[in-house]
Amino acid sequence: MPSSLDAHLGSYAGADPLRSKVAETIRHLASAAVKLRNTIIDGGTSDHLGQSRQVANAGGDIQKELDVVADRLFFDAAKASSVAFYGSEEQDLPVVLSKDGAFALAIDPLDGSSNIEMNVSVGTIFSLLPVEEAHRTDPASAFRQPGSKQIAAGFFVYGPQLQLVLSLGNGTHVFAFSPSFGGFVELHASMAVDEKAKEFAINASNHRHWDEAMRIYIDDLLAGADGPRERDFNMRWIASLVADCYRILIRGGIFLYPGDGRQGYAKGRLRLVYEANPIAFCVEHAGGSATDGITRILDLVPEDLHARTPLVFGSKREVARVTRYLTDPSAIGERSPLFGKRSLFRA
Ligand SMILES: O=P(O)(O)OC[C@H]1O[C@](O)(COP(=O)(O)O)[C@@H](O)[C@@H]1O
Ligand SMILES: [Mg+2]
Ligand SMILES: [Mg+2]
Repeated sequence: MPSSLDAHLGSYAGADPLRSKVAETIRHLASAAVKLRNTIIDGGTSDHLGQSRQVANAGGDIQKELDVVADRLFFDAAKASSVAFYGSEEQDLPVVLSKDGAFALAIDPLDGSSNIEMNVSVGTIFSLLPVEEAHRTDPASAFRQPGSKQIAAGFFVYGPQLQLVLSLGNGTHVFAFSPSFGGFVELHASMAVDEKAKEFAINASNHRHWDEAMRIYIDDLLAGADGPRERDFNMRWIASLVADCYRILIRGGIFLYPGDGRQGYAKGRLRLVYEANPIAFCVEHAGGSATDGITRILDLVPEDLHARTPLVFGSKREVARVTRYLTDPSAIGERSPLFGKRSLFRA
């Protein structure tokens, strides 16, 4: 019999009061995820759930029906647990839930919204941050803490299976919902991201909008065995961050959503507090790394709840290589002498 999420949370919490509150909050989030899974399975046609509401969220994206359903479910779960402040992609400002709650919950209730009506995996990403006394008079400041302060983080994937990727600060574990068991059972006790990447994930349609260094990096991957990397790379882009991250946890690789020249995309598309930080927390605790191209994601200080960041994560050696491309033109000379050293900013 595999171990359950309940057992995992129980052994983490022990008799510690703060950890018990973390465990209780994760249990509430897991119940909300099961409800959302049920809604996706039998809550009407996928056309209906993917319907646009003609309303933009705080980040300027048009909300879909399922974005709003998910936000309500997780809001209720947060209200039932020790959450003081609820900061959601779908709400402009953090909501105060209790005066003495222990955590700030940052959440992307429905990640991968563009995939809803396609029946492709979507997810929920969450991050638990501590609440200090100073945050109580200024709830927004609780969400300006760097990701290194996270107490716990994870994400649910609504795919063929409902899965939970969770890190409580000691390894990254994967659970799957089993209807016959009536709860989540452990699938992977401790993930370990391969150090070396064989796959990359990027929305290549933005190629012409990237900086030169990013274009050279991707061009070198595409050149495969005939180029300076002297080996082939496979490419995948699901357009659901949760699903792309899950694949990288399982079989390594690198994910990139860099800033680009499109209006409003100087820092890419992804949000630091409720997307990049929890993903980085899980990836680092699985032995991978996550940066904005140069700086470790977990060291960045968010400007506000909805701040964006470029995001590069996955296999350690590949993430470090991207940083060299972006910061050290001489690194391009790492390639075989056959290809010589070409200028980083070649024509
Ligand atoms: O459509 P693009 O530009 O490829 O962006 C895809 C990315 O945007 C996201 O869908 C953003 O998340 P939301 O769906 O929560 O807005 C990520 O899941 C995904 O990695
Ligand atoms: Mg998202
Ligand atoms: Mg979302």
